[in-house]
Amino acid sequence: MNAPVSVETTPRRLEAASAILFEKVEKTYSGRHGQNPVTALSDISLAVPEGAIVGVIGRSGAGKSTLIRLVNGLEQPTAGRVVVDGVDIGALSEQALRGQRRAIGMIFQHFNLLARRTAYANVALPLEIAGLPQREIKSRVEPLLELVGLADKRDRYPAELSGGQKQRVGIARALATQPRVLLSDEATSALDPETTNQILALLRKVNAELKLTVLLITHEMAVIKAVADKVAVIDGGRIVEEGSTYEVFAHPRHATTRSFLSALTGANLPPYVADRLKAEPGPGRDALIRIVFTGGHATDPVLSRVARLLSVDINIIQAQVDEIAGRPFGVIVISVPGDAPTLSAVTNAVERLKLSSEVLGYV
Ligand SMILES: Nc1ncnc2c1ncn2[C@@H]1O[C@H](COP(=O)(O)OP(=O)(O)OP(=O)(O)O)[C@@H](O)[C@H]1O
Repeated sequence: MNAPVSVETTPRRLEAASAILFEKVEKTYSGRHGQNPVTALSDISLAVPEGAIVGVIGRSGAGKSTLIRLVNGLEQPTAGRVVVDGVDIGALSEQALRGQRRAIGMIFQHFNLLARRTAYANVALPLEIAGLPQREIKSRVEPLLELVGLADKRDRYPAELSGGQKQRVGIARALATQPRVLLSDEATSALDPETTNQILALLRKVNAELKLTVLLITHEMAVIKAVADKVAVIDGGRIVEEGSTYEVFAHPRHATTRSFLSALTGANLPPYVADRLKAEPGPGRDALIRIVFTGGHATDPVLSRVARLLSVDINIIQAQVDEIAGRPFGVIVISVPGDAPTLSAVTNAVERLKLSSEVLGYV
């Protein structure tokens, strides 16, 4: 017998497959003390699929914290709905909201640990508040400390732990109530790059092992690249671009996304180039072009073909093959003479080869 055909409408199907769903959300803070109201978020529609890691990236003031505070009911939307695990957060009573918050874990930039409690006691706290007996608390906390790699630090106080270790305690504490969703508010912003990578690897591990949905906010594209399946770029309270991380990295459409990506590339440029980079062309200046290779393009033949075809000198400034979501992703930065006719001939030729390119600036 054939399985029944689903006739669900699109919005309902989305809701069923989404751990978090923002539907046309607006948030306006009413102005206090005679100040004007501030619209922090406008027309936000975003689906966070169950089991996915979704990153929201934006500059300071873009509305990231507001977005995340709507998920755990610390703020209420002015219009629209925020649905978590099928529950409309805005429609809950204060008591129901307290229960719902147990299904949502949260980690913070500054860890928010209690200084007078050991690692073990910090992780145990939400379970004590929920009124669990000590034996059950122990049976939950010990495996969590094991999971985050801190079994040997269980009796240490926060002051005796490194930043990365403190965030591991923060993650274990967030997982103590066995949430289905984890919210991460700039969780690696206070950490050095190596520790950041370790914490992001831990987030991937808990996402995979516990089938946990993760919504993270960040201002760093490197974080998105390392961990997110899907990304939304937020600017001035609106989502200006959204898609799979791979597609957004390969074919960024919005200027804000491009600028986040060039900050990432810029950080990798050799200092002698980065220091001289100018936004405008000028006499004798070369243009720096970032070309993205996805799939099986071999970089050398492509570049030498462009060079021969147009008889221009091409210098390779930087070349790197990376992996995003398990797929190869190459970025090459070249310099070519920066006069307008040469530049447009090169970018047109690159486009004809179906590669995406972007002028980073002039040196
Ligand atoms: N409680 C509040 N009352 C009034 N305005 C607020 C309030 N909270 C945030 N805002 C305003 O809303 C806008 C978005 O702020 P939000 O904190 O969400 O941004 P953000 O992207 O998280 O910034 P940051 O990265 O600096 O934390 C800003 O203009 C901010 O000034």
